[in-house]
Amino acid sequence: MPDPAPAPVILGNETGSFPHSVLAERHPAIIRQVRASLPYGPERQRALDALLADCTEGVIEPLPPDAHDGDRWAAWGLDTYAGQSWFDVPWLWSESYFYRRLLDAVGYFGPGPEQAIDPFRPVKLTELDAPATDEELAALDGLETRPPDERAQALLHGSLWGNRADLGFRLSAGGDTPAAAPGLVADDSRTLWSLLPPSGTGTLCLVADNAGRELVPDLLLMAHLLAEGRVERAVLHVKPHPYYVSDATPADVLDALRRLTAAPGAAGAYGRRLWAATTDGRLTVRAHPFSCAPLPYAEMPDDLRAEFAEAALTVVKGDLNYRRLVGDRRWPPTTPFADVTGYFPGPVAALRTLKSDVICGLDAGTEAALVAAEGQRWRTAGTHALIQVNAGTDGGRGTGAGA
Ligand SMILES: O=P(O)(O)OC[C@@]1(O)O[C@H](CO)[C@@H](O)[C@@H]1O
Repeated sequence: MPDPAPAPVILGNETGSFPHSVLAERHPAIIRQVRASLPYGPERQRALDALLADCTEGVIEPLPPDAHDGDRWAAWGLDTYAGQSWFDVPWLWSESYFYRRLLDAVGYFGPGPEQAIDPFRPVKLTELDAPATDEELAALDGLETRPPDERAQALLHGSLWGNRADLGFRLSAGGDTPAAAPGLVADDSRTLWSLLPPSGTGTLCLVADNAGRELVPDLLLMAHLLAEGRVERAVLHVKPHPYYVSDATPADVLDALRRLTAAPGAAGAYGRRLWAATTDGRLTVRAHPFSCAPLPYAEMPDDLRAEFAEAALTVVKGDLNYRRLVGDRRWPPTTPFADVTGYFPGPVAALRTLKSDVICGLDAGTEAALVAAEGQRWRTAGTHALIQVNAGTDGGRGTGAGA
């Protein structure tokens, strides 16, 4: 694949832009939410005050000298960016560092009583336990009698649109889950299914995004692929620690599995199959440190590269993972997806609802229609979605549904 000329990296310093609003408004709102969620003591409150002042008006401060991951962050660019405004460095980098500093402020890395306490767990659990989750699980009963291909496509779309369950986004959107626009802005699902044939012996890697109402349909999709024999093994990549409010961690996977196994009807059966697949090793959970790195996947370490290289398909979920997959850059929207993901070591699919400016792989007519209808709002509203696939070869690519 030809490497496209790199487009400018997105920064957060343009007042009125979406990245600027995340740094100036969403991050303070997240600090408020964390304070309201758990009764942190005076020392933690002071640390949160300091972070609030720092991330809105100050400069990027280094990590404490004894930070367990100081070397890692130095390698990830902290030495370069320390002392600069949060708004003037790559937006992907400053957002990621915000979550690292937030975890410090609440004592997550210990030692102390708050060690390993997820500051976002209360909001994640509220969502997982909500009646809306019951309704989504009950809908599985109706799917059981559908032909396997139709069920597969429904579960794929469940996982795709589950990406609206993003609690950071909803904090900015006034609490609402955005409505789904009809149709997808790109749909390579036919290619996706061609990479997961019914008698598959390969491994699926799924790079998860949000916990709760996104992770549940991700798990259902994996259960289906294992049960239908489209893959022999599945590896679920989650974040090693709390991140972007609702991103899934290993603890969230256990919560979701328990939620599923306790559900009545078909959902409970899916849950039990997943439980069995976990205990016999067909489904494994990975929490690689790079999953919380402030860097694009093009810079992934060799061990992760080797894992993705062996997979029949890696499915990358969500908006943030998309930004990391294609690079958080101002690509012309018609830049081919295969070109910007040509570095990826194996077949890769993105399932994403559009919640930030980055986009590639659109055809010119689709872009023109979106702009004519919405200006640039379609990029960030969370109402549009895509399925894009780089099969790793020029053959076998296609558009449209069809499992
Ligand atoms: O990755 P997700 O959950 O789909 O979305 C994450 C998100 O809400 O957070 C970022 C801004 O903070 C954007 O990439 C996106 O809007």
